[in-house]
Amino acid sequence: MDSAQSAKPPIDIAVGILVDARHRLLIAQRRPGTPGAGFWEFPGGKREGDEPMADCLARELAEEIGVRDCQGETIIRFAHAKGERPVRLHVSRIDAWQGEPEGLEGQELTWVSREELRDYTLLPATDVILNALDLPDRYAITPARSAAEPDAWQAQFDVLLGSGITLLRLRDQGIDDAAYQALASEVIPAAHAQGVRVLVDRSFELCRAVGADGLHWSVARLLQKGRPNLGPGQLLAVSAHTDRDLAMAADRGADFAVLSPVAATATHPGAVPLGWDGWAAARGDHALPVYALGGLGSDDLDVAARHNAQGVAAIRGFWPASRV
Ligand SMILES: Nc1nc2c([nH]c(=O)n2[C@@H]2O[C@H](COP(=O)(O)OP(=O)(O)OP(=O)(O)O)[C@@H](O)[C@H]2O)c(=O)[nH]1
Repeated sequence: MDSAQSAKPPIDIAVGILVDARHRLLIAQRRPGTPGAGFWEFPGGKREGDEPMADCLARELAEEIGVRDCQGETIIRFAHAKGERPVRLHVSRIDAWQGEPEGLEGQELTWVSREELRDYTLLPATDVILNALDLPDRYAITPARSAAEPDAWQAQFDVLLGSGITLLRLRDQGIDDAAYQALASEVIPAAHAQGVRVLVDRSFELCRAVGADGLHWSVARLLQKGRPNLGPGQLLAVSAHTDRDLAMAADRGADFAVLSPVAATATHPGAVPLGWDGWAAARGDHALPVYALGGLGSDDLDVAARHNAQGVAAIRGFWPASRV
């Protein structure tokens, strides 16, 4: 892409992911003669004038696939310049609609499971959409076991695993790699038994050794090591504090980021809070899902969603109250 093209403002595109009762997704093949011909995509198209994006989505889905009264929610907004010109995708998940989808513009449509989707060649940046679709709205981070009474920590951890959380980062900065590996080997099988995925924040080798579901790294570590060769379904998360951190995380292939702090926190007393406006400005339209972190909990999920967050990440906000 030359500099004249990249300087152009992105074109706003509404994208709708129809999800049926069998959890299958509707994809469409781009027609010959259009940019990206032959690739598969989620239905959608360009905004006309200054129409609200919700109207754009409704119009595009009616024109392209003949469905009406779509009910759903926006899951992510992000920009990319991987095609012929920069675009900003406003992606919604649609769980209910009227009418039977059909390819009204001659495009082929098909319903696919998440597994079958791997057999299709999708437009660039679809991985960002799928991460946003798959990731939960809460990402729990454990307080350090080494700084707690171990039995109390364990009891609280067990409650956390049963609380509906499905993804967590095992964090304990107070112990060396050997002790961390022992801790991870203990807690990961228990988490998996409850359907909870665990990211570890040490080396790729340790991640493999303990059977973790991926890594949570600093931006500095990602820049130093590059994206490790994780297995299918494994995740690479990155801690970000600035707009620039997010740009680097997206560029180096992080699956998601955590941007902090929104508000003041006990664990990072020196950090200057961004506030929601500052958070949203830094989050911008970077091409990856981003959790908001810092003094937040489940009560903040709505405000987070309004600021283009994947959801909320928290230590204290999700950690069950001690019973001892
Ligand atoms: N619909 C859709 N477009 C996407 C996705 N990902 C992505 O990069 N895009 C880009 O967004 C743009 C959509 O433009 P489009 O040509 O389909 O829009 P449209 O239906 O209004 O087309 P028209 O100009 O023929 O009326 C394309 O540049 C396409 O490459 C996706 O998942 N779905």
